[in-house]
Amino acid sequence: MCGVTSIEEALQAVEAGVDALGLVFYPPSKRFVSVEKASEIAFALPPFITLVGLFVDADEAAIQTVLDRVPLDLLQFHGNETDQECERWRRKYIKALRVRPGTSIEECAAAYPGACGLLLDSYRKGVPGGTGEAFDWQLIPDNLDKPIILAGGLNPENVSQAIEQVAPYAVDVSSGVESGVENERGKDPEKMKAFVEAVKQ
Ligand SMILES: O=C(O)c1ccccc1N[C@@H]1O[C@H](COP(=O)(O)O)[C@@H](O)[C@H]1O
Repeated sequence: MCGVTSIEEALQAVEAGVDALGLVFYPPSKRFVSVEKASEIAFALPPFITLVGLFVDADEAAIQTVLDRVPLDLLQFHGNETDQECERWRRKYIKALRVRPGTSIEECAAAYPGACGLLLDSYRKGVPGGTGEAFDWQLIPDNLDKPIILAGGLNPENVSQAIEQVAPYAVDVSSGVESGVENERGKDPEKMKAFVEAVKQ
């Protein structure tokens, strides 16, 4: 579950049964967390919850500051970073590939030999992610040699069908477990529970 912005949301997600939590270090996102807030959230978590840090074409100094202060288990690169740029941190990383008709997922995947998994998300021009939009899952080839994390527009209603159709290693959600309007939008405990239940079923 990606984009928690407070200890309260993080613990509600843990209570719902997530395996991993994502912190967004992309300043334009409404889910952006400061290094201080991220550190507070990280140290409030119980053991065995994988903590993921999401970056979008971040500069090296910004990534280094986060790594110095926040105990991340996994890095998620969601921009145009190269494999070399993702690998330089000597941490396990997953690479987001944004899919649209005509995308060769195999070719994009081949450019990231160092990734421990590939996160497949929807493409929307000018927006790197967190769009709440699904893509055509039929575009996903069944011969990819890395674990696939399916993302993009998942919610408690469609995630069962997504799992049945794609059989991914994991699913990732942000918008689909939120409620509220504009500035007051945030993670909804009931939607988080419904999502995890649907996944487990
Ligand atoms: O969540 C964000 O704000 C975000 C910002 C920039 C890049 C990625 C972001 N989130 C990731 O986007 C996908 C899909 O999210 P959604 O469920 O469709 O809202 C997911 O991997 C998030 O981790």
